[in-house]
Amino acid sequence: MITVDALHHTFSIGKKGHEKKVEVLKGISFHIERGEIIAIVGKSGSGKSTLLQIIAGFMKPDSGSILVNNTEIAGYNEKQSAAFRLDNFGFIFQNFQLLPAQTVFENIELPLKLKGVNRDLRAQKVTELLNKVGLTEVADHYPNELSGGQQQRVSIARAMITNPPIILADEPTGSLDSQTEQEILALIRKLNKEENLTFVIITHDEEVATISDRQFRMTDGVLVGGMSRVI
Ligand SMILES: Nc1ncnc2c1ncn2[C@@H]1O[C@H](COP(=O)(O)OP(=O)(O)OP(=O)(O)O)[C@@H](O)[C@H]1O
Repeated sequence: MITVDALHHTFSIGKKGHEKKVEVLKGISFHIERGEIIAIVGKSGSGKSTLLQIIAGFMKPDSGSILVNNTEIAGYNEKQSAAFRLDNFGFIFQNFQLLPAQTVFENIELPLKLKGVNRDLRAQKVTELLNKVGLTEVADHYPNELSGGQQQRVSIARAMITNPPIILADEPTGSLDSQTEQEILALIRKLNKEENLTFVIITHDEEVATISDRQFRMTDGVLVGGMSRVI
């Protein structure tokens, strides 16, 4: 499903003429199968977000290959990346990133609007997903009327609404208390099983890693591991 090979990335930091080069990704390679939950665990500053941004096409790597469903995407321009993203990736963020002036229903519906899907089909899909994530009762509420766990459920539904095969999650439980964290992790596991959805989760939280099929460890721009979960 995703094969990353020899990915390198260096940032220039500081004032022009006095820049410092920081190599953030030092030759990252890994393979992910469809339907896996992968946790990329590492300390703050280890390069996890950079890796996720590059996989998603928000940033270009200096070198290396990213194959998603046998399509090489590392060299895509912005327009190509955006189109590829819409069809292939859903996103979940630590701070949910919901639109405050839109209801739960409208937040989940938005990616379908961007794709030009008609109103009836949108309503049908949103209703189905509200049910899947357990939010039917709050469809007409606004994000600030919901708990953190409910808001994250909205963002999970929004991520899935266009049926992307892969969900990229950046610290999905980072803003939640430990009980809500367990509920969200259980939901991720359930959706992974029911839909054969692939999840790539970056986190510094070892708890998140417990629901993953395999864990990679990011240390100073180097990725190690890929070990299976011990059951
Ligand atoms: N746009 C940028 N320009 C310059 N340096 C950057 C940029 N983005 C990240 N960095 C640097 O790259 C390194 C890795 O950052 P990155 O955000 O990928 O790590 P991380 O593991 O995701 O950390 P966190 O969990 O805190 O988000 C850090 O030293 C950071 O300062």
